[in-house]
Amino acid sequence: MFVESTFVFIALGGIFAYSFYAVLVAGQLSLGQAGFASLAAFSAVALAPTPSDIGDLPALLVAIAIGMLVGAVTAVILGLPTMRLRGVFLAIATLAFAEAVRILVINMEWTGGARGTSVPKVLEPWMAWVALALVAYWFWRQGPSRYGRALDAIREDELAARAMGIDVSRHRLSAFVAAGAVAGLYGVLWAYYVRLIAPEDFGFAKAIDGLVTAVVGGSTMFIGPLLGSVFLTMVPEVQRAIGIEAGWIRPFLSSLLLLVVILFLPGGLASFLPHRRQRLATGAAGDDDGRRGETSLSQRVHPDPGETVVSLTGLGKDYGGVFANRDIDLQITGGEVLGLIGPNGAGKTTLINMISGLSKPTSGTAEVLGLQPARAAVHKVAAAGVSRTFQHSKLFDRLSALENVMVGGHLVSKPTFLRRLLWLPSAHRDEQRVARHAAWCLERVGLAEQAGTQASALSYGDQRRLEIARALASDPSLLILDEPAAGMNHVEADALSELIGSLASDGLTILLIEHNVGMVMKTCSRIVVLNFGEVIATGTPEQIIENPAVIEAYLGSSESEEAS
Ligand SMILES: Nc1ncnc2c1ncn2[C@@H]1O[C@H](COP(=O)(O)OP(=O)(O)OP(=O)(O)O)[C@@H](O)[C@H]1O
Repeated sequence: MFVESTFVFIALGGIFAYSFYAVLVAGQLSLGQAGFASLAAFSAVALAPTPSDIGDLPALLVAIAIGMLVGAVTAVILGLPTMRLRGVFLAIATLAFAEAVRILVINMEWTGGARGTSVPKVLEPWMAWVALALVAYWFWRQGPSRYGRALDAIREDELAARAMGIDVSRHRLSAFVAAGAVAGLYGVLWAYYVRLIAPEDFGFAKAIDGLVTAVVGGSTMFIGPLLGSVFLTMVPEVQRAIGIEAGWIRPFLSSLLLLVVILFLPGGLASFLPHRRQRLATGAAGDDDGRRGETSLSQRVHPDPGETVVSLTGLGKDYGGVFANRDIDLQITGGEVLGLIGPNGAGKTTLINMISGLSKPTSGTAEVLGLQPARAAVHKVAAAGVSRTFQHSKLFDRLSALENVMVGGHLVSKPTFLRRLLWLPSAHRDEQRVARHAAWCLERVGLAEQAGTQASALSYGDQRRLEIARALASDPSLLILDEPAAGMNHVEADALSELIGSLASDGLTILLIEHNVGMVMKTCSRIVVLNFGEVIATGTPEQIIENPAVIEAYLGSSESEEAS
């Protein structure tokens, strides 16, 4: 009996922890799972036929279906208004929901009120373990899929994920719905095992327990919740075996562990296991030569040379009286490499943020690749063919270089999660194609050797290059590079200049912000100079270098340099 209940509680604890894991992988902290579990358990018990009518297993299966549906639908209803909340605000909102459910359940007649409802015990240990195995399988197959990588990316850097074309709101909501369904499953299994369910079974302590189990086990590796549950369920058993009966030890230990894990072991117990990185089967980038690797994934038709790619009319951005940009008129045409230079604070980053949809103009209009970024979500602008790097690297730090670039290929790759669940060979083929495509992008920027290295472990210059590889992976029509040569030495900057030239000769349109003037002069066919948010000059490199206004505002003259 002792062994049986321990086994069941390990399985149930693991399932509940997976409902936290489901959202933690996407960087969301939700504490509403106890509320989903409670609603699911009471609804399933009230609505499902009794085991004496249709048999134990059929009754349990119907109850599970009802419970998971209730959990998922409740998550949609709660998720729609709360998914824009971040961090602690989401935690507070979801905790408030769980508390509201608890109070509701206590005061309803159909739930049995505070006394609760008795439920026939039909759950056998094997059923609990089959359920756990299915849930673990789901998250195992999710991890290295296109969907799983998108969730990883959102966790690591939401803004960069948006810029890679990921619809963050939709992904966050679907992770939340999965959490609701899994919490619902837990609630039903719990109900059909413990004989009597009461509202207090799903209180604050339960929510914390599930969270602790997921975090202690490891919130970024699918095996984490299972490890956490084995560990925490075994604590009272070990206590009992060695003759310490104190009931406070387990909650004390789990809280202490949570603290230790957060401080010293962010990957949880799972970080003691070897981490499986996305790998290439064979041949790596060599399987596709030149641009073939890219075009085989993308169907995008790039603008012809001379065709308008960006058209800005009277564009302005006013930050409460500070004009970051004012009255910008600018056309960028297909295949051109346009340099954007100007002193610090001139408004360069603000301008490219408006072009890529990250920031909305306060006046004027921008049209980019046929859409107005002011009216479109960032991921839609990316889908239209705009890709960018950031002034301060925004890599997905805990992912490898290859995985970073595979996320960059989100827009040009096919969804693989459902096919991975069914173990279809086509999913593996598609994953390998996107991995080869990513390896090819890495090779193009000279990072082929670093494919397996974690992004945060790369040198600064390599991180800049990795951002370019990631931006290239979506096969963009317009590539925006924000100070890509910052931190690079002369040799590296020359190599970058050559790379930009070769990308342009492939038909890519490039907008380059750079303080390395020598590089801009060498690389760009045309240059726009900004000062105090306004365009003060436009022309070829030769015209710009001679322009008195530019010399005064930005370049400085040789006399003034000598004098200083
Ligand atoms: N979010 C913001 N809120 C208020 N002011 C801002 C904001 N972002 C930028 N600014 C202001 O707008 C102006 C232009 O800033 P921006 O970062 O676009 O310049 P930049 O040319 O990219 O500078 P740098 O070369 O230093 O990166 C600056 O005066 C800056 O302080």
